[in-house]
Amino acid sequence: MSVLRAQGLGKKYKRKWALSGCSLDIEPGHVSGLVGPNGAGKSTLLNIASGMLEPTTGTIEVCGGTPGSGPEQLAKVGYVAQNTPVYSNLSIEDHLRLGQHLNPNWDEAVARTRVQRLGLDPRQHAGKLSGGQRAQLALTIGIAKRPELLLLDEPVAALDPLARREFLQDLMEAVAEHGLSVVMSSHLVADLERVCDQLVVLVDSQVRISGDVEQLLAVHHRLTGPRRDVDTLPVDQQVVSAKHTDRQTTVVVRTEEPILDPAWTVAQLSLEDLVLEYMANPVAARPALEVLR
Ligand SMILES: Nc1ncnc2c1ncn2[C@@H]1O[C@H](COP(=O)(O)OP(=O)(O)OP(=O)(O)O)[C@@H](O)[C@H]1O
Repeated sequence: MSVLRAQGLGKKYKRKWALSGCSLDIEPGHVSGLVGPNGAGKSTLLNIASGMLEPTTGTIEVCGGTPGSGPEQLAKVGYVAQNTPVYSNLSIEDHLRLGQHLNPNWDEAVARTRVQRLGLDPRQHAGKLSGGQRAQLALTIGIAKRPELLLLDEPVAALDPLARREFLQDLMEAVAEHGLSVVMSSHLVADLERVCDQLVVLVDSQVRISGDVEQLLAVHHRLTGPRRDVDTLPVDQQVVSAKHTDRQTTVVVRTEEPILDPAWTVAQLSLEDLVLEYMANPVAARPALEVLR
């Protein structure tokens, strides 16, 4: 069973598509990184998955239900939105009590331990917290809610490096101990590299690649060799990008077949390289291959 399955999902604002033709299939028990340029549609996708937004086209199923369909669905899906909303006039203590009241699977021990470890005073009003502390409070509630799926929109952007590392560790623990699934958008690819085993790259409102990080890295290669026209490459090699100098050609290709041409020097890509290649080259030089599963 998928934890998130979307088919032809789209969202249109007036005449502009914020998300279009988005098809995804995310299996449970994974941490999926959602990356893409500013305005690519990441928040839109997460907002739809959480039930905050209605799609204009397509279908989406999250944890076996329809987003926003009722209390049962709300309990299954946790969402920490980009601006980490908290109630300014409520104290941290009030937030925890509210969390306990509203969430059937609430883990009080996790919530208390995190608040204590973060050195937060439970009596403090959320409106007086720093941006990073607010984010920590929202993330604590997200984890303590014990959802099946936790959707995080740039969760670590406001955190200092140590807090970021600790939060990502907490997340990994929740995944290992409770089988939590996570879909997390971030511009910090190094962080994603540490915690994500699945990757979704969204560019210009469309999914460019998605799949298992190791598999994606295994099928992408940077080829460098004497200058040549990319149209002469074997048909199984999907060209992601091509650069030429007078004498040399460098191409990034996606292929499941071995690179047999001895004229090429073949190099593997890092996750950051892979993401940047797709972000910098929004349109595939050849038609996209099947999405990897
Ligand atoms: N309420 C809205 N009304 C009109 N257009 C919107 C609205 N919300 C988002 N958009 C547009 O939809 C597109 C996708 O926005 P979205 O916030 O989903 O991108 P994003 O990938 O999350 O970006 P970022 O990395 O900057 O957070 C953008 O072009 C944005 O301007």
